[in-house]
Amino acid sequence: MSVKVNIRGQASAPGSLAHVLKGVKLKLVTLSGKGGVGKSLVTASVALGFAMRGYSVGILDGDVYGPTIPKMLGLSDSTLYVDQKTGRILPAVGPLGVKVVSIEFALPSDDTAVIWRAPLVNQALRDFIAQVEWGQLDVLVVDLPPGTGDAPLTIAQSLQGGLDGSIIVTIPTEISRRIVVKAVDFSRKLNIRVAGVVENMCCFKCPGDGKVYYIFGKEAGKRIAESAGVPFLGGIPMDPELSHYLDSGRLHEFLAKDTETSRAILAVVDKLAEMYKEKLAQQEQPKEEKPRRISLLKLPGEEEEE
Ligand SMILES: Nc1ncnc2c1ncn2[C@@H]1O[C@H](COP(=O)(O)OP(=O)(O)OP(=O)(O)O)[C@@H](O)[C@H]1O
Repeated sequence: MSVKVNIRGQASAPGSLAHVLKGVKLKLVTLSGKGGVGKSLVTASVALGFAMRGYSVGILDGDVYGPTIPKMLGLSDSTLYVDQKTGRILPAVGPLGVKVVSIEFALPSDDTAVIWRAPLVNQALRDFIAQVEWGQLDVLVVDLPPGTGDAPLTIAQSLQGGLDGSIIVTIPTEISRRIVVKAVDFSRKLNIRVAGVVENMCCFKCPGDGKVYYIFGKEAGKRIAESAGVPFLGGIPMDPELSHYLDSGRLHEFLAKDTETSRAILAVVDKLAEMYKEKLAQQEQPKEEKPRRISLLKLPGEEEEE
């Protein structure tokens, strides 16, 4: 049995985050030095790509100020529920069985703006993440708010120690070079290994003549990654068809089609799978100890023991 959950109404459960994520073999985070470069697209695509390869996958949409993952996965109308027996939040389940937790599920409408200051975000996210029942997962992909400021920092710190790699998303402009260097620095300061750079909108495939145009120059993303001293994971074309599938919440259907763009996206996933093959091959962790029961009628700190 389960009841609907409201994030802000959750009792605080300061259980260790590392413990909650114990059943997850590979924890990746996507970041971008600036907004609107396609970070959420990469998060959702990497998650779906791993799921297409047969892995069990979850997404934590930590982009509290602009959660877009549910829309891309056709989950805009989903809600989170709490398992009444365990008191834990159950993720929504999207295409290919991908488990999704997003702050959007707890907002009253799609157009509600989240105006939270960093300490509140930090507290809410910690409480939230600590109470999610992810179960055993091969891969968890965390989407951070854009930039390298307070918001992504507080969220990344909440997960610190538990993240295995960062995927830095950029567009291939000259200005982005410096932004990528900042994102690499951000990742290293948090002791998160940089898995590599994904160059979104590397080129434009014209639907009219089918030709590929390198608007910002060929291999710009690769050069950006090289100058930052990190691996290059691949480039994703700017593709109007992809945009159409994203807007209608059918990214999984787009990835299942054999197109240049879907192949480019899945090539990024395959590089990550190769990079982290040992982690992915790990044996499943033993089941977690019994969770505490949290009564929704109790105040924080008044939890009942099982
Ligand atoms: N390669 C692409 N081809 C076509 N459309 C794209 C592509 N990449 C991103 N888009 C579109 O651009 C918009 C922004 O993408 P997305 O939400 O992934 O960016 P973001 O970096 O996560 O943004 P924010 O920083 O605001 O969270 C979306 O509407 C998406 O559909």
